[in-house]
Amino acid sequence: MSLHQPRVPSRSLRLTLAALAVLLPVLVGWGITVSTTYLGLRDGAEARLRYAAVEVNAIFERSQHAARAVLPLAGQPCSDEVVHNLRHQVTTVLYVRTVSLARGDHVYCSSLFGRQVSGAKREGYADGRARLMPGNQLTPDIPVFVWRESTPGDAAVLVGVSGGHLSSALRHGVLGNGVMLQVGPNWMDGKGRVHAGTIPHKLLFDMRKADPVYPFSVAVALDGDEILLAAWRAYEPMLVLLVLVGLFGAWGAYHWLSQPRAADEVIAQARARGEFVPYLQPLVCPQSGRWLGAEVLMRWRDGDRVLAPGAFIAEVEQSGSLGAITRDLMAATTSGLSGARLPAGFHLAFNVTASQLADPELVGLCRVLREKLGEAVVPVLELTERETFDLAGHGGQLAELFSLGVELALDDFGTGQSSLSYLSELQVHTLKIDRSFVDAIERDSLGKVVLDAVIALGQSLGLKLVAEGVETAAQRDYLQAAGVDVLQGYYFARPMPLADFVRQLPGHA
Ligand SMILES: Nc1nc2c(ncn2[C@@H]2O[C@@H]3COP(=O)(O)O[C@H]4[C@@H](O)[C@H](n5cnc6c(=O)[nH]c(N)nc65)O[C@@H]4COP(=O)(O)O[C@H]3[C@H]2O)c(=O)[nH]1
Repeated sequence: MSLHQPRVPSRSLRLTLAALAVLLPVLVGWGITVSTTYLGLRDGAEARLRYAAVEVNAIFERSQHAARAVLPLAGQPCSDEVVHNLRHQVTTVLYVRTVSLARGDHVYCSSLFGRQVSGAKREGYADGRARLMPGNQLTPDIPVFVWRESTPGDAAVLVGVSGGHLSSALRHGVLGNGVMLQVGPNWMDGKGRVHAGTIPHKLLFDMRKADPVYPFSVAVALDGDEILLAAWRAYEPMLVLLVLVGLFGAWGAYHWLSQPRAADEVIAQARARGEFVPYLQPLVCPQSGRWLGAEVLMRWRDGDRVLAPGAFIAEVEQSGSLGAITRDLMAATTSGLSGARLPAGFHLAFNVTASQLADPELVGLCRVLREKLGEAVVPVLELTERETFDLAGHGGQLAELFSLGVELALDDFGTGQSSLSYLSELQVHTLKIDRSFVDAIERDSLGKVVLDAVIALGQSLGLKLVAEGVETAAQRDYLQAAGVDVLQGYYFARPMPLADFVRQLPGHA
């Protein structure tokens, strides 16, 4: 709680917030990159799956086409003409590498070797027609795709396609294993390697598409780390820029947080939190020591810390909130004292500036005060002399206040320039003798001469005299002997919280 403290008082909190300002763009940038990478991969994968499905479908279709073209030859002896027909398919149909005729589990005629018998098992074909193998006798290391078209008997045509055609359909532009192809019990990854089993499922990203005509499906499946790796590659070039932006933001944030907040803002917040509270200082009878009333003094309380007006009243006035805070104090004091038994003629004094006398709400507050605290209480408005004010035009408001029994006191009398003019213009009841004159009593200075003159002036005008700042018994004795009506000062009691005042009042009434 101070008008000049930084927006965020704690240095470690300011540093933490500045560090967050560095981290924020870095984290936000990373989050955006990961999500855009994920979405990009998903869109890309969809397109790649469609592309691969069309390409693989075309390979299956061509293979089937070539096989059907020579199906009538299946079961026929492997004549030169038959071999010629088989070779014709190889040379004219795209993708086709070999065409062979089989009987049972054996090939007996092929476009490559003519008449030659070799094994050709019938198992492992998806739907009895399509088979993906890691290699064959001819090219053990190169995957082969075989299409089998059977006759009603046990003869068949086998069309072989190099796995390279399939893998080039799969590998375009997709991460990890690329697009994968499942045919029967085997699958091929985007790099063209054939594996036994089914394409492994992945949790984060798993898209599959089965062909409606041919027995195969294509899939894209990625792990989280594969996605993060792709995101990191896209993010790396941005990182330096984001760190620089973050450092700049952190520097700006630290400076901004270190700046003092605007006084208006601090005061408005403190008021909203009810931090401006009334403290009461007793007004004491010099002869009996009884409490005849109290002056209400503003305090700014935040937890255990309590500030006196000297530290903030000028800023409060400048901020334009003084009127509102004075009203808050009047309302709080009225309700705080409403349960207390106040002695008859109890003077309750509030500090107001001359311009506040024109505040139309003042009349209402004084009325409530009289209603709640009873007719025995005399509201007093102490005019402080921080400003000069033209009271002309506010006679009606003053008359209303006087009709409610409100009295006016001139505060710090003798120190300002306007006291004497107020004295002539206003219907003043009380002069409050400034502390500096009371201080002069024991020093026999010029101040003491002024004190005597002020007392004489007040008495000759028939005004009540209150001396403030009484700190010693000698001051009390002097003022009492001089005929001052009321005394106020640390000698009797310091300003205290309202509740303490209410507690102590019965002992001094
Ligand atoms: N050294 C010493 N001081 C004593 C003694 N007895 C009382 N005082 C102090 O003298 C001041 C008396 O109030 P003031 O002259 O109206 O002077 C007040 C008044 O002009 C102004 N103020 C206080 N509350 C309000 C308020 O609610 N509204 C307005 N407009 N001004 C206020 O702030 C001034 C200072 O208030 P505080 O700091 O509370 O200071 C108070 C009080 O604590 C004493 O024996 N020795």
